[in-house]
Amino acid sequence: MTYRLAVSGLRCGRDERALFPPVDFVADDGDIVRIVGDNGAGKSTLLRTLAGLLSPLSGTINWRVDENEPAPPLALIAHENALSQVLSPVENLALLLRLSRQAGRVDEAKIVDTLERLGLDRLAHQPTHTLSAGQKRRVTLARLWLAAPKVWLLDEPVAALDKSARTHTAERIAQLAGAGAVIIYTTHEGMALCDTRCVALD
Ligand SMILES: Nc1ncnc2c1ncn2[C@@H]1O[C@H](COP(=O)(O)OP(=O)(O)OP(=O)(O)O)[C@@H](O)[C@H]1O
Repeated sequence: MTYRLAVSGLRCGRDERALFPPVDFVADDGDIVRIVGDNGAGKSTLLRTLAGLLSPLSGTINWRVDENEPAPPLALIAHENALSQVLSPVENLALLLRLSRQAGRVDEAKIVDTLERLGLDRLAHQPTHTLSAGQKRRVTLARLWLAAPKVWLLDEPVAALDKSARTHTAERIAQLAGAGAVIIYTTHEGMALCDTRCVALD
């Protein structure tokens, strides 16, 4: 199945105030779209609008999938880690996967394996408040290895990560796109992943 997101004349804002001039772009299966802009430019607001959490001020967001499916399954990984501080990384991920309709059966052994691969084996069962900021971000990004939505909306995915975790995450994002996912991510830095398209909000 092929996907195409077509964004046309899209203005996003808060309290009816537009944050950036109208944007137009398309994203197809396998595309990695970088949304770039300074702090406060509206990158997170645009991602939340694409996720359907906020209404656009004007313009259109159209997903073309097939006649029976108006929009593909998508996942938003927000800038703030949505983790309970009292639950462990394993418990947090199991809960997040259970809440997502795409997850199917939650395989705890797979969660533990993924956390080990991300260098978090010793911390997998500790309360999350005992982890550093970068370790918490790794837990959040473990979803990239555990869930399978067709569209990923990633807000500053590699912020707070060290060089090896950035490389590991960038490789995974490229792998997901290679398997046909659509990746849309934000950054305020010059750093790019293997982008195929770029949308500048400045
Ligand atoms: N929940 C909210 N209610 C009202 N205004 C908000 C809210 N969240 C963000 N804003 C405002 O919208 C503007 C854009 O914020 P947004 O978080 O989209 O920017 P950003 O480009 O993602 O910034 P950053 O790089 O700092 O994360 C800012 O001026 C901010 O104050």
